[in-house]
Amino acid sequence: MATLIDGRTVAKEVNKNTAERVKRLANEGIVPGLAVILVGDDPASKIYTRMKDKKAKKLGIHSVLSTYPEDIRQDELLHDIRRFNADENINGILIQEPLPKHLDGDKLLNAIDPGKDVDGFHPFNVGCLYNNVNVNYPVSCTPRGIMTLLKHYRVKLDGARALVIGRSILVGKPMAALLENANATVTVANSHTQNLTELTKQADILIVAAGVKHLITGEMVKQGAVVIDVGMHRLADKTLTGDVDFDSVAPVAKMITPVPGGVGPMTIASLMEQTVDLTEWSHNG
Ligand SMILES: Nc1nc(=O)c2c([nH]1)NC[C@@H]1CN(c3ccc(C(=O)N[C@@H](CCC(=O)O)C(=O)O)cc3)C=[N+]21
Repeated sequence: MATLIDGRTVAKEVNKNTAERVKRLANEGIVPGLAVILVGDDPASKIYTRMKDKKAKKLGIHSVLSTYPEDIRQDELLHDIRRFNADENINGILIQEPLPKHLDGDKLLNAIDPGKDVDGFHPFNVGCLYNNVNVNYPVSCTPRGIMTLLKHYRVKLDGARALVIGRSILVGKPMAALLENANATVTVANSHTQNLTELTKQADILIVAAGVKHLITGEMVKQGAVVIDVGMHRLADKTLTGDVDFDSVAPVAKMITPVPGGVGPMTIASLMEQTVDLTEWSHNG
């Protein structure tokens, strides 16, 4: 039976460390600031942005939750992003996904100062990640949290065969780059991939961010694999489940993340960590 990768416990450790760093900054008169931009009434987005706001405040981070009506104009949002760019009390800016269709998300994202891009989605920072450049830059929070989990559980990445299922900007692409930079041999699958099982069967590390409920079952997984489930699906009874069929995969895997309590808490912990990173970098270069 697989070891459970406990995201809640690791997230608590990360948050404790973040709170200590915030205290150290406070001694220098510096308070990290996070601005979260939420457009519209998507219930899940409301919950997540509120969770982020609450956690930031708990850790001593100055948090601004900026909410806008569904029909907000592009130029009004751009104006506010530029205002946050210029605001020296704000170190991190995040635009909560998904955005309403009438807005040009790429243009809004590109307007964020790359030095304040706490999600690591700006093409400048994505380029740093892809080129594995030797400077400080932010990275998408979910993959960053997954790397923290893999490190915490001493999963060997060097030379490992990793399969990332999903190629989103939020998870798949940055995840593949991080694993590659850690010397894993990385394959990226997507919804057009033929014979997925052939690939999953070879993977020592399986990262599933497909957005398909219980896509991965036990017979698809290599014995002793490390399985990370990024999926989130709300069932009729309100419980949360992932892209991995936990019950059939757990007996085959060496380690596995649960949903909830796996990757989710690490995403928020990484966001807080990265807000403090950006604050320190802006002061120390
Ligand atoms: N610009 C942007 N950045 C994001 O980081 C971002 C985003 N947009 N849009 C949506 C996704 C989703 N996301 C989650 C964060 C925490 C949990 C989390 O804490 N989940 C708990 C369960 C919470 C529950 O029960 O609903 C868990 O898995 O244990 C989940 C999902 C961040 N996202």
